Amino acid sequence: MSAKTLYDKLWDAHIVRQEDDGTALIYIDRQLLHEVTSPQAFEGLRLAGRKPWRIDTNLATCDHNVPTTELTGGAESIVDPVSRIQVVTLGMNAREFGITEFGMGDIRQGIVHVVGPEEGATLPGMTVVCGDSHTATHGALGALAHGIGTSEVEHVLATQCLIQKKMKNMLIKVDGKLQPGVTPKDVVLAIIGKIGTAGGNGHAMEFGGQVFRDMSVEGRMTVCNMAIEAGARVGLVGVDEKTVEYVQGRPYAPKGDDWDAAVIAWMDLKSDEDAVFDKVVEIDGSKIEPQVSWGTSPEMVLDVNGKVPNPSNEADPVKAGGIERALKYMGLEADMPIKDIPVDYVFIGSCTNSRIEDFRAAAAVLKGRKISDKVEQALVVPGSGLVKQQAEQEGLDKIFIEAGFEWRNPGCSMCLAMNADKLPTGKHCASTSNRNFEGRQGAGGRTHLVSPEMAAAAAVAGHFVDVRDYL
Ligand SMILES: CC(C)[C@H](C(=O)O)[C@@H](O)C(=O)O
Ligand code: SF4
Repeated sequence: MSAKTLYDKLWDAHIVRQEDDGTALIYIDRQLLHEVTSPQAFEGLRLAGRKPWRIDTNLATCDHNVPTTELTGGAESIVDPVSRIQVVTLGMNAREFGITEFGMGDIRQGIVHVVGPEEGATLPGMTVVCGDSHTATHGALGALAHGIGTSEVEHVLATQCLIQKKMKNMLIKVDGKLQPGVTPKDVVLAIIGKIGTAGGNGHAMEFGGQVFRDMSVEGRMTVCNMAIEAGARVGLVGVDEKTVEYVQGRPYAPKGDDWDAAVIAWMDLKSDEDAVFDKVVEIDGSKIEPQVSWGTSPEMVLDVNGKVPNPSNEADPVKAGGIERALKYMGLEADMPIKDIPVDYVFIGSCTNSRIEDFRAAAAVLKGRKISDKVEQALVVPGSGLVKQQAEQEGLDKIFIEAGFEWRNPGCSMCLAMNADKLPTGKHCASTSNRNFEGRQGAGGRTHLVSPEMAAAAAVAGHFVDVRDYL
């Protein structure tokens, strides 16, 4: 038997049928649903008179359109009509088709990519899909997980299968030991800075090496979450004891004898020693510095102690033009130190960085400190009601509030401007989210992607700083 990568193993285990041209039908174990990409899928089922093939493999939660401030009247009282219709419709569809939904007010409600692993709904070895590009997150558990389009959401609902072509195998190997203050977010930003947003195109991207072995499962989620920003639809980390420990006891995880059998099967979910990858990128983890994105693409990222690029130093005219445009949109001068960029807004949240470890890390920086007068608004938005509850039990909410942050309810919030939380035109935001495209957090808003620790330190200083000076 020839050596296999983790991706090969997951793929082979789910093939229902494969055509000679490589087109394959693969079986889907879990579909996660949210309000933005599911309405037409349910409508399609309804029009065709179909029912979901295996109802209990689906799990729904609302996240993109939910308000993050207290709302007593539930979904029906959401002010924005589009958001209201989306959230209300998800609830109606879930009820009609018998699918479990964590609606507003349910403690389990939250960002779909936080909720799936938290509930044990995402398990090692599964195929996981969702009408959302950041489904790559779930690969942190050794699951084959990727985003799909709305017509595919309908297809999976109806048939439990998906038509796919196999991707190539890519390995990102980061060895060494991270410096204190350097986080999983910095690792993934540094990877994207190196390979670019097209670096992983057409590949399933496995993260291997000492850095990921040492990393917590939540940290691995942060990394896999941004595989899509590196061009790969799939991010993966092999299963180890940490994965098993993370999953154990979660509501949807197997129990009793099933658990024991599952653990034995899961321990094989790693790439074989001699597995061959189509592409390998090696990075020295000990050299990674805290990162800040300066431009309008996640690959426009630099060490915090760096200087904003100068288009005149770029030989390639296309790249120089790109830098120039980004500088203009971001309101930055060429060659200015990253640390001189002002911070007007701070957003700690999103499916990249809204888990309990993220909040503990940010709170550790903020404890006993206050945010700068220059910061107009600072938000902390938990990834789920359960994260919120846990953080409150640990007293983290008080640390944030005392520092001057607003402590919100779970949702996608200011990660993207699909709800009431928006970044105003021209304002710079230190954001723990994953995308810094033009207008992403609000029309004309200027996003800088950072780790939770770096966001917290920037909030205190009123401009970007090296978090290592704040530890
Ligand atoms: C709205 C949704 C389809 C979208 C995605 O696919 O990722 C969103 O979650 C995002 O982060 O841009
Ligand atoms: S938090 Fe942001 S990136 Fe994640 S699913 Fe929501 S909108 Fe997409």
